[in-house]
Amino acid sequence: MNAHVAALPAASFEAGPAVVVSNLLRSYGSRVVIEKLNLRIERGEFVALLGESGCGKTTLLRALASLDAIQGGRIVAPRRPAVVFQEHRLLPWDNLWRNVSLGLQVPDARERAAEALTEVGLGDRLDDWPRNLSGGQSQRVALARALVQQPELLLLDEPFAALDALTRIRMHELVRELVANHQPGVLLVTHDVDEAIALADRILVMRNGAIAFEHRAVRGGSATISRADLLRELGVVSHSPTS
Ligand SMILES: Nc1ncnc2c1ncn2[C@@H]1O[C@H](COP(=O)(O)OP(=O)(O)OP(=O)(O)O)[C@@H](O)[C@H]1O
Repeated sequence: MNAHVAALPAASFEAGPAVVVSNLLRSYGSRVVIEKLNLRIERGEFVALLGESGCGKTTLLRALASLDAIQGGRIVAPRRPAVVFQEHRLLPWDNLWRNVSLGLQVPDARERAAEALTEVGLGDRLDDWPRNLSGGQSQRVALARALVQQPELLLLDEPFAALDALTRIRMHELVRELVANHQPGVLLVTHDVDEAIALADRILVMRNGAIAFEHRAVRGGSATISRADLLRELGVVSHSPTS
């Protein structure tokens, strides 16, 4: 990895990798978007991915989710990752528990959906409909739908970007709790440096098709990089005395 690595001790994750990406190549026709990208995310590790608009963050996430083919390299994940997108993508004609259990081929699907919905604070809305939910509640259901699959890798593509500030903070608390309980590896694509600093064990910045910067925080604590330093990595010079 051509990364600039902060001189902090690496967090220790003992459960093994949630995904290992080697030498990834992803192009659209002749246009190369990702080249020679290497990445390993451990189970229980929370990784935030930042980078300028158009640098390839969603392209990487879609490749990890096997939503798109890759043109070179390898992606090795023990199980199929679960994905939460910016928009909830709930099916309007199915009630909440059916949305959450979609694709679960088990006899106790309703019970499992109920458990997941309870975890996200919606255990009393099993038979309700997506149209009756607020934006934040819809994203809670999307999280429940991801968790019910018991993923080892959870891919989050700007899942809180469309929420108001207060709801976003509540969602941060919820996600932190869910990740602590279930221990998936997480890759969070975000434009929000504060969100990355608040949530991630490791912050990556993508540039020129690969990971160009890496910062490791002490596990369980907040990242020790300043907002201004991170913004600088993103090519933004901040003049605010508080940042
Ligand atoms: N289906 C596609 N066909 C052709 N080019 C594409 C396609 N999807 C994405 N691209 C191009 O690939 C590049 C990376 O796009 P991507 O959506 O991954 O960026 P991003 O970092 O997620 O951007 P943003 O932060 O704005 O969401 C962009 O130049 C985009 O135009």
